[in-house]
Amino acid sequence: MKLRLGVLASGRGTNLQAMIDSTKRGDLEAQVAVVVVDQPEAQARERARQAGIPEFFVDYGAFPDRESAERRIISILERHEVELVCLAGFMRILTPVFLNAYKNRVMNIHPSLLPAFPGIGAQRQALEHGVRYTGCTVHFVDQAVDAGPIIMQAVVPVHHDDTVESLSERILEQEHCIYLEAIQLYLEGRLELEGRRVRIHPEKFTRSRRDRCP
Ligand SMILES: Nc1nc2c(c(=O)[nH]1)N[C@@H](CN(C=O)c1ccc(C(=O)N[C@@H](CCC(=O)O)C(=O)O)cc1)CN2
Ligand SMILES: NCC(=O)N[C@@H]1O[C@H](COP(=O)([O-])[O-])[C@@H](O)[C@H]1O
Repeated sequence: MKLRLGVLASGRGTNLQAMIDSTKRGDLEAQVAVVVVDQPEAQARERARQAGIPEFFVDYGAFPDRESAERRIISILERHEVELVCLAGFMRILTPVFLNAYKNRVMNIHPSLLPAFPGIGAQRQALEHGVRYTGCTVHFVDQAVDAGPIIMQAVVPVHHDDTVESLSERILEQEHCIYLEAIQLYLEGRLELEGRRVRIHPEKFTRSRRDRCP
């Protein structure tokens, strides 16, 4: 059975779309089982609907606290037998309630070369700091925000005339690639956590499958 992904999003959902497209092509040997958003107007909802994937809006404001909202999300993920949770622009900090339910089974994509520029607005932080290169990071999620074990990273050049928008778009192209690569490595059982380092085991046999990240 294909690895069942649960995707949490808050916005446009282009990383979700990359997962949907790749799983439908058969490149990524997984399936997006369910999508959960915390924003009613998140475009990720429409992307899920168009792909025939169940999607749910969880209104954090309707719950007395963060943990209660997370229990609702967990119940949805369990009902859809999710095996790996992928945060894709999900703009909520997860508590131990959620992380204990999916220990070492939550990944996140962040638009910087962590540990540089954590938190929200990483692209703007990079521009304002004047770095020549930034990039993106896929990491396992733990209680510390944007500090979990790093799985993959990609470097992206910063152009002198970049805006937040132009840089974000260039980073997104790499995000879409390395996130799929990281999920594929996970489902092949090739990721091994060694303390806070992630060891990537070589392929047992080479398969001419999908394009690798450039
Ligand atoms: N426990 C963790 N939760 C999350 C992580 C993580 O590493 N550990 N990664 C983030 C993603 N993220 C940056 O990549 C991030 C998202 C949101 C925030 C934040 O401050 N959110 C506010 C609410 C913002 C809003 O209401 O729109 C909050 O949750 O109070 C920081 C970093 C996902 N979660
Ligand atoms: N701190 C978390 C964060 O900034 N995440 C970023 O939100 C965007 C979501 O795009 P998408 O909705 O098109 O996938 C992505 O660039 C992702 O790296």
